[in-house]
Amino acid sequence: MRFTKMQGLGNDYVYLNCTGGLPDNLPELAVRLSDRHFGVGADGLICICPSERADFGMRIFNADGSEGAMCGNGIRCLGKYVYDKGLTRKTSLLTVETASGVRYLELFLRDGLVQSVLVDMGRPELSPPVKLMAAGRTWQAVPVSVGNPHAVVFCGGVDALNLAELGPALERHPAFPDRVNVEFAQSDDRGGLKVRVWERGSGETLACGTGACAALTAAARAGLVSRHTTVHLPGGELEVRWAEENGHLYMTGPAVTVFEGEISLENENYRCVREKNAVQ
Ligand SMILES: N[C@H](CCC[C@H](N)C(=O)O)C(=O)O
Repeated sequence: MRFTKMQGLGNDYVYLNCTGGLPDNLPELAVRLSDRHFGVGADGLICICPSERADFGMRIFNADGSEGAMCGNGIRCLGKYVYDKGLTRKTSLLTVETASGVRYLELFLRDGLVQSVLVDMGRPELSPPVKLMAAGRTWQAVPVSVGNPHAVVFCGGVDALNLAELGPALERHPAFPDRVNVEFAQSDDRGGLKVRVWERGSGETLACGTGACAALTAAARAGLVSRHTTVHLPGGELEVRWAEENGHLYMTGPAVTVFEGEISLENENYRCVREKNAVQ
């Protein structure tokens, strides 16, 4: 199976061109391809699909096989994929249908290849703050939907947090029946926003596009930052603007092709090793 490996700020996905049809059992395929020992290695799988409502469709699966409704870093790379591979000649108002609606992309080129992408992420939905017990203490979180669910926690010393313990406890908190992506955010002394993300279905990632948008929304609503702010993630920076005029979020950031590859899928030994480990 041929694939393309791409990343946005280190949030990396395996891309399959499915404009001619989708493979069977996408959740299992996502697990196999995402495995960093037995597969390609990625935060998940993204399929480029045909669409009747837009120029292309996008389906995104996390590393555990669960399907996401939207992916900010992933959709920027999809824009790069379809332009660089000649599947479109559009560089503005490129439309992509996702499970959370149609998104609009602007592609920015250098030397004929896409370098960065602006995405209209639509309108966020904020809910009142909730108090969550996790890892022996109470956390206040702001639920924000950007097409997918997020819980934004503001706290100091974000770098020192033990996300391996905190992340799963909040991701799977009973307050979120479909699980949730969790952002730990603090405003920095330059008016920016520093964010670490524990992603639903993938664990801590170097960046999360929808997470950066959710964190900006909650921080701007709380008056911590302006509505047009640089979000600093471990993998790099995203520019996010929550527009006054129409309430939409606009996210701008890089998109990178890492390598093209081909994987043989007949190798089943990974399954028994994983199942054996799971059993132990
Ligand atoms: N884990 C997310 C999907 C990937 C989102 C993230 N990679 C981004 O860049 O927005 C979810 O289950 O909703």
